[in-house]
Amino acid sequence: MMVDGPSAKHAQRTSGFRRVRDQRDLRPNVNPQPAGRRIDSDGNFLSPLRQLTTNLVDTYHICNPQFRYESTHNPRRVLTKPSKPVHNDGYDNEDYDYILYVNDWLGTEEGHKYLILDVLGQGTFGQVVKCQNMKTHEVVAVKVVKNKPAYFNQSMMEVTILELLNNQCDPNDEHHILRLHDSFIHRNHLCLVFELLSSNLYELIKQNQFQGLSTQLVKVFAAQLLDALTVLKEARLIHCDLKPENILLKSLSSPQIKVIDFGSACHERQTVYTYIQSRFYRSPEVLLGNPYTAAIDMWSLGCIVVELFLGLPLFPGTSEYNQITRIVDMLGMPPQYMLELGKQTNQFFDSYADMYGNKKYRLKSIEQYSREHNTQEQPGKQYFKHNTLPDIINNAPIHPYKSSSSRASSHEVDKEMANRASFIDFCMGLLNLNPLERWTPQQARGHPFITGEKWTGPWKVRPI
Ligand SMILES: Nc1ncnc2c1ncn2[C@@H]1O[C@H](COP(=O)(O)OP(=O)(O)OP(=O)(O)O)[C@@H](O)[C@H]1O
Repeated sequence: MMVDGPSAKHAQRTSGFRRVRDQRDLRPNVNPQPAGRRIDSDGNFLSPLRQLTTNLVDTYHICNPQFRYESTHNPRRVLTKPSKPVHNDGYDNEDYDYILYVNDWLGTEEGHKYLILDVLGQGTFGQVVKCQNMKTHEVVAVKVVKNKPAYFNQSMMEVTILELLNNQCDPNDEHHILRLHDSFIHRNHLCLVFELLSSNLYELIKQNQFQGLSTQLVKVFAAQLLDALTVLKEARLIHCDLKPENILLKSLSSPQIKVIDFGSACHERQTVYTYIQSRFYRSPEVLLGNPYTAAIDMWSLGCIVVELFLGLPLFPGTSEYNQITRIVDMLGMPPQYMLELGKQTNQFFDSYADMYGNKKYRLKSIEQYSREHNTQEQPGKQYFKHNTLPDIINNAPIHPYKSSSSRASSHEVDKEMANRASFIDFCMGLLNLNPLERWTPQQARGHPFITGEKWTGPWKVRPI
């Protein structure tokens, strides 16, 4: 059998591969060698695994002696879409996003250079990428803001607010607020360097096949969110965009969370924007065009905790009209003062005089609203069989969290229903249409659902 003779070696060296000549080559041998195995110039058999991984450059060289490897010739994997250069000397795409490549750098100054590793997320303000600080080796998340003045200025506000929250309100990092490590400008893009976090709560709900989380886990998340919102309220800051996508797990191994995205946040004295909050989580006062306070975040929190429990958004409005309709259908009309004060009230409501001559409001019909606004409003999908919040929560399937059987025991069912009674009362306090009566974070933290005390009936806030 021709295996290691000099002529065979020569053939192998020039072709790079040991050829199987004929059937005889495959016969067992006193010194068996696997068919098709390659050898190096000294006649040693090469491990295919090593050759295709750590020794890949050698392998290419054996195949083609002219092959030369230089890292500068590596194709750069682009992370930004679209990737065609348009603005900023070719560094930005048509959306004014910086075109990011794996293994490129952000920042130039010693100690502030970040190697780009992967993409983490995309938002209105720009892209968020996983990077490594080459001095400290710390892996971080960097938000690369779009190269447009409006995004730049608003993101500078995010820096100011996070610096205030991190340094003055939560210096020991105890209140579930994202940490900002660094910020700098890279080729006209503001870059915000954050601690690296894990999945967001929408991804968690999705991973759970939209079946909802246990009351216990919802309580753990709600308590942390109330803690963060207490700090914000004390600083008179409003987040303005609280939603499951902006709440991130610190890691996949524990239910610790952090609130992120302070890009829409503002001070209670500077509530200049009226088009705020993501629609599903938008409060009645914002929909109606009323003045607003930190209470809008508590409304969003109410929507979020119900969504965490049910696995589906409570008010998945397809338009502003559909959003307010869903809220009114479930919770009733907002108080008269809000309707009278609202700059948007007459978009959605008609006023009329009742039999005593008092001014009253009613929601416009879908046909009337569509006609007046030249839209084709649709009623929107109904996700739940029941119409009231207590019915929806009480009729959600009970998952046997603790027992190993596929059905919950009667003891488990009783315990779960007691938890749900407390949870419903908690949610109703957050989803109060009247922001003046809606619980503050400090008040809500005293609710039995959070404290773990036994719930004995509708909870009354303690005067503060
Ligand atoms: N610190 C972080 N660690 C890991 N992932 C992050 C981090 N910050 C942001 N992300 C990811 O990037 C996404 C976008 O981030 P962020 O919400 O801050 O951007 P944005 O442009 O302000 O978005 P939006 O459109 O909601 O205003 C998040 O939903 C999250 O998935």
